[in-house]
Amino acid sequence: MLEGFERYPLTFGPTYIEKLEKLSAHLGGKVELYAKREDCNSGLAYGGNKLRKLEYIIPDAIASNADTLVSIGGVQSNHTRMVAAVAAKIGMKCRLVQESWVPHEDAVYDRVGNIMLSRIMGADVQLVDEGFDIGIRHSWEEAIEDVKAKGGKPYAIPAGASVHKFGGLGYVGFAEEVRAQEKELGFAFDYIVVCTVTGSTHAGMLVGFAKDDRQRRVIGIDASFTPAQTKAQVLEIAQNTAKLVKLGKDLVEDDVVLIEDYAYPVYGVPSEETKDAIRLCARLEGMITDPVYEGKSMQGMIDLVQKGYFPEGSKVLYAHLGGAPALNGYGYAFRNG
Ligand SMILES: Cc1ncc(COP(=O)(O)O)c(CNC2(C(=O)O)CC2)c1O
Repeated sequence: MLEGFERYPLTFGPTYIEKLEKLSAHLGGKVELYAKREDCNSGLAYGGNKLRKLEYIIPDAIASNADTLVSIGGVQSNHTRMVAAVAAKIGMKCRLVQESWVPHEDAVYDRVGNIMLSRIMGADVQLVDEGFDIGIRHSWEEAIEDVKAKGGKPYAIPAGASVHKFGGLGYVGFAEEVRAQEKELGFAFDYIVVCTVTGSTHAGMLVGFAKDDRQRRVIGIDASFTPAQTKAQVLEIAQNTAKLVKLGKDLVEDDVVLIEDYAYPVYGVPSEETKDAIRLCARLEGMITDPVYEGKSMQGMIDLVQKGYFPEGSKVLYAHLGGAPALNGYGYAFRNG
């Protein structure tokens, strides 16, 4: 599906799929849970889903003769940390806008985890006191102009690399990769569970799995707490990406399965149930999920299994998209373990 699109290698190759034996058994053993470890996909600054997206964006950045990658996220954004790592790796400068997307308890929230890593990697990190929104931000547009005003050649990467023209391609490739791995495994997954916020991970999977009519088996767990905006953005990215790869099928709103029940209390703040899911997964599988994203998709998957959402005998593939470094900004939430 991605013939003709240039990829700049930033990852180790196909990510490992492992059976979550103990978690599956703990939840009754009627549904087989697996994890595809996108969190272990690269040597670049702890890896994660954005690197798979950036592999299809960086060739355009290099071709544009840019010298500075400019992007945006919350203070503990995984996306901006990965942009900083890629800029360092390819020899470009990096300007990051980090907005106040999350009400937080830890006094060190803006000095640890992802933002610390971005600073260590040499990014020009600019804190902006603006609230959460997955859309195009004025602060980001201003940063792009500021890089130009200072003689730089900026390359604009929006939040999560999602509404970028090539933002969905990486996860089309994810679906192709899963199909190849299914051949080796000797079975097909019945469902894929993914955390959805700015939307191009989910959207890319949607397009990729639409090739074998499995788009509605991609179960998005909203972590934005702005589900209507997120769902619309997933659909728009999916429709644009489908045209780009010449899918030959129309994607409609019903193709975007987005479950809104686990994003509470607000983006970036874990509920008690999210924290319980993080602990359960860590204590049964040694697999670390984060309080902003994967903890909520893990909470959702666990709850959906317990509610019988997945028919008995289903094979469910959990996409672990990364995010662990942000845990360092949530020490207070786990002060008692
Ligand atoms: C670990 C992890 N898991 C899932 C997601 C959601 O991916 P999408 O934004 O493609 O929907 C993010 C995103 N993170 C954003 C960030 O700024 O880090 C784009 C919001 C993520 O980092």
